[in-house]
Amino acid sequence: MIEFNRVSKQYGRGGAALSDVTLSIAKGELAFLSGPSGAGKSTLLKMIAAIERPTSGSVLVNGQDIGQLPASGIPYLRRNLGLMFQPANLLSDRTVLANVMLPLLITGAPRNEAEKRARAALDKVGLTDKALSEPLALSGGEQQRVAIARAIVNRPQIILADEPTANLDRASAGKVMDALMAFHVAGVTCLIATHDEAILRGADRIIRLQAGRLIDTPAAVGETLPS
Ligand SMILES: Nc1ncnc2c1ncn2[C@@H]1O[C@H](COP(=O)(O)OP(=O)(O)OP(=O)(O)O)[C@@H](O)[C@H]1O
Repeated sequence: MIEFNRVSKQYGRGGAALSDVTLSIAKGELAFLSGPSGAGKSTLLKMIAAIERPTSGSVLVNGQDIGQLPASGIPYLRRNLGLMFQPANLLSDRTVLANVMLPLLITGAPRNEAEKRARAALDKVGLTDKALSEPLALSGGEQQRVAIARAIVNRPQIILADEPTANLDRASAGKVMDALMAFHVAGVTCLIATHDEAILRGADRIIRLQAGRLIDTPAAVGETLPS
């Protein structure tokens, strides 16, 4: 579903943010991306969403080479992706419900349909009773869950989350991860970048990056993944 073939990325004249990264993530898989600050985690996620393009190598999503995608194909690609980047960038002058409806309205969904689906998405992340609140009235963990609802409201095949539990206490981080796990269990492919050792401890698959390079893991060298 997601394939990196010998991908390198250089920003301007700086060093390589990613060097010769080859990996694949299967449909429905839950994979974590870990590594110290500056290791290239965000860069890797951004390439899947065509926010950044590889300097060399190829990134394939559902068999399509993202580096070759014309600008006109990007909205179609992103419709299949649920993106959670830091900061959550919720619009503070709109209600939680309006924030979650936005991706649907942008893609032309009728208002009543958008509201119905946004309410269902808020329900899934346990925020039914916060629909009419303003985002700043919510805790950090609740805001992150609004960002999850907004990311999944288009029913994407893939969720990309960059540090979804950053700056959260354990209980809030647990709720954010439970919400993401529920989508994984429902068959959504999830790739989650995190420093959070408590989350990584129970993970089936961890893709480790250091200074832009993969540190070999069983999945990275092509061995069978634990189920
Ligand atoms: N837009 C950019 N322009 C120039 N250099 C960049 C840009 N974005 C990232 N970099 C550099 O690329 C390298 C990898 O950055 P990246 O943000 O991917 O790392 P990260 O692992 O996500 O770090 P963190 O955990 O701190 O978010 C870093 O050296 C960073 O300074």
